[in-house]
Amino acid sequence: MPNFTDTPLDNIVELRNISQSYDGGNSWIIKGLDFLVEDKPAQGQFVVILGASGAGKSTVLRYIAGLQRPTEGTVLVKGKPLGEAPRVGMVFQQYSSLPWRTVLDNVALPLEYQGVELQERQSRALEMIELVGLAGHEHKFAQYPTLSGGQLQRIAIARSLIANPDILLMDEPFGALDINTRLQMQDLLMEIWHRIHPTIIFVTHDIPEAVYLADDIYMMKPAPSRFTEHVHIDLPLSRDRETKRSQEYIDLVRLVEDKMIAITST
Ligand SMILES: Nc1ncnc2c1ncn2[C@@H]1O[C@H](COP(=O)(O)OP(=O)(O)OP(=O)(O)O)[C@@H](O)[C@H]1O
Repeated sequence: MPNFTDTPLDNIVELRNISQSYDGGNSWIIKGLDFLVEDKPAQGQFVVILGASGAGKSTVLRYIAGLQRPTEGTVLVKGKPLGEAPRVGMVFQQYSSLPWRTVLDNVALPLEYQGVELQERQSRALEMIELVGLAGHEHKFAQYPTLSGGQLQRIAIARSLIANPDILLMDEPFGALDINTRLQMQDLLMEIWHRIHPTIIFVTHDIPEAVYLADDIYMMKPAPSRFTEHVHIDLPLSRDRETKRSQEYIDLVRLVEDKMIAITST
């Protein structure tokens, strides 16, 4: 579990002794939660959060994105408290693009808010569009069915990375996609991770997906929630469909499943 005193590196995310109540402290959804993600510059890392429905996984991402403050406890992003910390984007399960704007304008939106001038924001947006495999689609409107569900999620990833390429928060981002698109998006995420090395914090209910993508998996016990289990995924950094057939992968999926069953049945 997180050890705040022995960390040699800066931390990209620290949640300390977080508690969350929505009824003035009569009941607690989250109690005494600690979560620490070390900064690994030029390397990044892929952290997956698992937990039962309602455990508070989305809430944890909302704290990091600055969308919600906990009832108690401290949230630090790159060592800075909420309000002073750099803005971090988030990719949701629901498509979140503005359908009346083009792909280019949707991706460039965070730069527009920051007041970056037109030419620079368009050229940076085009780089991100290329990174997420949408080159050739930049002048299409960001709406279904002009673009597919997977393409709309690519826009959300590009928009999030343009705002802050160091951290990418993803809340069940592939939950609404068909299986083929979901597998393609997993591989795209791996590719992005190898190219620009962000720290990705990813929530999913899908244990095989978690093991395929993660460096580290943290699991939340329910009611009141906190992180109680951590599994380091000791698979090769470069993963592909063959990885999913390896005995190490199959054993890790079983280990994580067993831990999740134990956590959620206590
Ligand atoms: N504004 C609110 N008022 C009251 N309860 C809330 C509020 N927001 C969240 N909750 C409760 O907090 C708990 C954690 O919610 P959260 O969405 O973080 O869970 P989750 O682990 O992401 O769930 P799921 O896997 O189902 O998406 C849930 O029980 C939810 O009902």
